[in-house]
Amino acid sequence: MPVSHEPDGRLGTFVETSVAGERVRAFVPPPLPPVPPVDLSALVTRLSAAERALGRLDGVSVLLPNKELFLYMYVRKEAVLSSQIEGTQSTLSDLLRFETEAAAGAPLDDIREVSNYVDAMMYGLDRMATLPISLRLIREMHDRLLDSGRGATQNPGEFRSSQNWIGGTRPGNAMFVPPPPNEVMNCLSDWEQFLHSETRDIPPLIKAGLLHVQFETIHPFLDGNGRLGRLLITLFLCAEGVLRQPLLYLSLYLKTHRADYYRLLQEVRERGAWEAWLEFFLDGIAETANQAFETANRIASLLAEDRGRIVSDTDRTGSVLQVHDLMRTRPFLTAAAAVEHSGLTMPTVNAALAQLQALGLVEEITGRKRDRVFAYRAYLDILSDGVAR
Ligand SMILES: Nc1ncnc2c1ncn2[C@@H]1O[C@H](COP(=O)(O)OP(=O)(O)OP(=O)(O)O)[C@@H](O)[C@H]1O
Repeated sequence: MPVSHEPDGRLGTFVETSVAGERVRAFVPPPLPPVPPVDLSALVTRLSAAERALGRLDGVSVLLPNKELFLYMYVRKEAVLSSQIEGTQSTLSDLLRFETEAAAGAPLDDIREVSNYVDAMMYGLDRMATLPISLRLIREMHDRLLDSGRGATQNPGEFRSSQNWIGGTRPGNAMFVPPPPNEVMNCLSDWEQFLHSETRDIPPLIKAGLLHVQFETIHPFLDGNGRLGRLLITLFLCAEGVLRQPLLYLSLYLKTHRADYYRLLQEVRERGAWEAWLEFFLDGIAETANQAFETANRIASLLAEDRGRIVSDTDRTGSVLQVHDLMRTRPFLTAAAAVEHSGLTMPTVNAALAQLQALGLVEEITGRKRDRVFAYRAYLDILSDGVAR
């Protein structure tokens, strides 16, 4: 029988269960919203800072000359950062080179994992047009996330039917034991009900923070709970209309402050410290949105400046601009790919790449005579800010 942990209802209950031959106490969280409700008064200043930063970011995203481009790069950056939280080695450059089929150096499984994250995110964003965020959508996204690479054997797309644990070398010394399998669906139904409930008194940013901590506590999958949970934050903010474009790299903040991230999740369970978690979460949103705003501006200026130089300093400007445009979504480019995607001939592409090289805008990175790969370095540098290159 579940034992009540604390009388105030902000804390969950423990259930004795056995896993891998050991007795453990699995934790069942209280349904959301916590009772009594979170004290929002202490969060007002942080909440408005986060809202302001998001508003600014959303404003710039609307003004960006090429929103698709920014979205394309955003999703990739977030994918790399989120995957790096647990030590996946691949970098943004590895992913981009992998996608342009330009011989990547990192372990293939790692790149696949990041590439799956991109697929899951794009799938979720598209699917949201017809299917609201729901347990079904979450399973579909999970299926893509664990399609191959780390976790591919861990039941992609299926909620778990066995006990898992977090931290420690075995269940007996785990840092945290999530709900037993027979409680998972109950917890998830509560979670989904809260997700869809009209909660006018709970601002969407607070709701996103509550949903995230609760999702991680339920830990409904055998693997990929962190990545999927982080994906859902952005998706939820888009669904709520807080963001028009999913341009928030929250994983950078969570990666930089990983120890605090885990500790605060844990303290919600152990002490009902919901407010401390929400403070951390809101600070992360503000900081990340401010950074994304700066990045958007830096990218817009760089692209405009480089276009200006191409227009004033090159012959056959039209084809050089075309190749430059291509490099906005393919900062690693081969001549063959440029031909394929621009419709220009090979001699024209080679001439354009030579002019871009002469201007110092791109550099050839293989040193080879054939199958050369060109990198748009200044652009990659801005994109890679905060991500291992
Ligand atoms: N003490 C903790 N209590 C609750 N949740 C935690 C705790 N420590 C970590 N987590 C959450 O669990 C996630 C890890 O779970 P899991 O291994 O299933 O996810 P993953 O996506 O495969 O890995 P990762 O998030 O580390 O990349 C962390 O990212 C974090 O969100």
